[in-house]
Amino acid sequence: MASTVPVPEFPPSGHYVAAVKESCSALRQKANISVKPEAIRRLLLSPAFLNSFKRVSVSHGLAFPLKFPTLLSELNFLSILSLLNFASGYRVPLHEQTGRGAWDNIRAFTFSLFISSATGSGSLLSAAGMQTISEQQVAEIMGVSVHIERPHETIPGVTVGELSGPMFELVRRISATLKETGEVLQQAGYPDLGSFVAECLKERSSGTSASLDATLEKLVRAIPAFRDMALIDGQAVYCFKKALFLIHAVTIRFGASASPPFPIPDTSQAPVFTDNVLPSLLVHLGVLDLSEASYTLSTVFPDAGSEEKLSTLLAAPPSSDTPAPNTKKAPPKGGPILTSDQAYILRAAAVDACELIVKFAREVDISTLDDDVKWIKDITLPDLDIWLWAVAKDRPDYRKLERFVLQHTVFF
Ligand SMILES: Nc1nc2c(c(CN[C@H]3C=C[C@H](O)[C@@H]3O)cn2[C@@H]2O[C@H](COP(=O)(O)O)[C@@H](O)[C@H]2O)c(=O)[nH]1
Repeated sequence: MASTVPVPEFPPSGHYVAAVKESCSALRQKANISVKPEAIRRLLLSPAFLNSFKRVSVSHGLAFPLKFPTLLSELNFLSILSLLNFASGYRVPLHEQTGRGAWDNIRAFTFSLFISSATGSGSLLSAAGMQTISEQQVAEIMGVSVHIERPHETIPGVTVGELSGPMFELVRRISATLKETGEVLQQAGYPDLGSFVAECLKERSSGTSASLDATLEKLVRAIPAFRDMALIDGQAVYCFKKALFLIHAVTIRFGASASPPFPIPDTSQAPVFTDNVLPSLLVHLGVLDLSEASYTLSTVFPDAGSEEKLSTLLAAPPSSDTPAPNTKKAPPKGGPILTSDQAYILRAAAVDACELIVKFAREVDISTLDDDVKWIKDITLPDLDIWLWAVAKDRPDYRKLERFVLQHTVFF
């Protein structure tokens, strides 16, 4: 169950990364979303950025407190986690029912699959096991209610429970994604997703090093839930967020070792893993300017971007620089609900804005910078991704910023 939006052809072989960057840039410009150099400079030289980047951009959280029997089993776990790294559109109902957001729920769910596989008979994380996970099982493991109470049509005073509502829709998508991916893997003769990813990492488009492009291509072509691409008024856009996230997760988790167990692609120039958080934050931080945007995007974040708002958000955090305590919070407020086209346009704009931010940082005349901030010229795209994503949870005032909402997708 991937998506019902019109889809373009795959990019030409060997040009997957370039297709993401070029298509996202073209779509941002077509939608008249501007990214001004002054806005980039203002962010990069702000206390909000300079005081938190080094701490926050390394908080990747991808070493898990689980005992994996083999490195391949850990790769499989990471791959399934990345495959299921969606549900952002269900953040508010998830918070209401479980007290945590999309990522934390998906992580807990994948943990449970791993743990019950370790103690039970068959592995739910195998290609065969993935196909057996029912909607009911997903709901039970996640601890969400998939029933909606409504009054009986004819008998007054009687309510009936029926399977519907956002949580039902989400568990259906999770179960369908597992089933569909398990089927594809089994047909192709792979015992699990990790084994397939290990094969993809061996793809080399040229030279001897593992290739980001070839790995991405293989993942996207084989697995429908990685085909994060669309046609917007006939113009192709490629985002491939979950596949790129997966490849970067592999480099974070296994790349530091002197002799890594798998070929490790260089992800330092990988496009960012664009979801709802990145574009929303970039609008709030004044980098994405929607004031002249088409597709009725100029009104979706009416409160963002004023000088007054920016001066607080770009300053150091209000009270102290300590991270927000991880206590149970009130559910977040739902952000603007977008159409699929609008969401693709904003996600594309975030990909391009991050390219422009890193380019600006590279080209900045460092003689104009103080010694203690010269490091900004070395920031990478994935580090910028993690900073944006994690800082959105790090500061109490950023937690309150609205993120746009798109349901009915398995891509982010
Ligand atoms: N661009 C980008 N998007 C990311 C992640 C992650 C996972 N981050 C952890 C893993 C490694 C990182 O370093 C972080 O420690 C989740 N998401 C997306 O956010 C969405 C919202 O979730 P929430 O706010 O919880 O409801 C979720 O559906 C998913 O699409 C990321 O890193 N980058």
